[in-house]
Amino acid sequence: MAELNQDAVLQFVDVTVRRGSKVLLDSINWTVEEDERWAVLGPNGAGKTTLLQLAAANLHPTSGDAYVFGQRLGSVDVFELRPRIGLSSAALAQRIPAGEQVIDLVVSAGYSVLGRWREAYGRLDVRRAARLLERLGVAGMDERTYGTLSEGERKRVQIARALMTDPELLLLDEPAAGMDLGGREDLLRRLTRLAADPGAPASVLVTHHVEELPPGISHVLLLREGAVVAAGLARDVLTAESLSATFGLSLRIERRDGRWYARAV
Ligand SMILES: Nc1ncnc2c1ncn2[C@@H]1O[C@H](COP(=O)(O)OP(=O)(O)OP(=O)(O)O)[C@@H](O)[C@H]1O
Repeated sequence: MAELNQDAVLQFVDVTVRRGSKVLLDSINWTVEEDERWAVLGPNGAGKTTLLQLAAANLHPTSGDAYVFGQRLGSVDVFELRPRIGLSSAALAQRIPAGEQVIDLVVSAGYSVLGRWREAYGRLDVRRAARLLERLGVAGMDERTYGTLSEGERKRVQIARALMTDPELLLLDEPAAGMDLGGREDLLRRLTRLAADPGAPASVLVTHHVEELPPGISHVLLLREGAVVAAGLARDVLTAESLSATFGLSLRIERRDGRWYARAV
């Protein structure tokens, strides 16, 4: 059994998640340390979102132990953990009302609610939210309603919201999905810049595509059918062999200027 690491941001020990007879995650052992930037890669249905929901303290394991900031899920008040975690996910996005103003959506993350719930936020909060929107490339959209944004703009606003509380752990579920090529490249540049900040939080980014990995990614976990194929340093894990095993087809992979590219052979 893995030794307990009290300093780890996340530690999963033999974590299994079952729904009925289906095993969503199968005996996962995984540790994320403070200075690490992880990517979780795998095909549709591999269990990536389920893994992220555990990391976000939104789900408990069926068996095994999941520790977030050294505290075991099931024996800690998750409402104390959640403000320390920034999450951008499709599930959260679906709950955002179309009429919600962008600035309210970002500021309200500090209050752990979706959207405006009281009239006066602090001026500093509003300024921080506007700065984050600018950093994500959606400056000047503060007063727009969420429903009027393009898919790419929505993704950026969600990430700004996830960063609002200055989290110790940032979880991004498919941040570049639905973006056009220019948007994806711009977002990756911005995520790389964010990750390079010395005060940047530990992070876990979920994606289907190695092309969507920002150069700052240090570690990779490959997931297939709820089980870990490989996990560790990106350069050790992202091999043709392990990527092919993950996606179930013969792949070639190369790295150029810090970016990864894969294609079938
Ligand atoms: N409540 C549930 N009951 C039964 N099966 C479930 C339940 N929730 C999820 N699943 C199944 O668990 C598997 C893993 O789901 P998950 O959303 O974690 O995968 P994923 O890797 O994020 O997939 P995608 O890339 O398509 O988003 C899928 O096959 C899904 O259908």
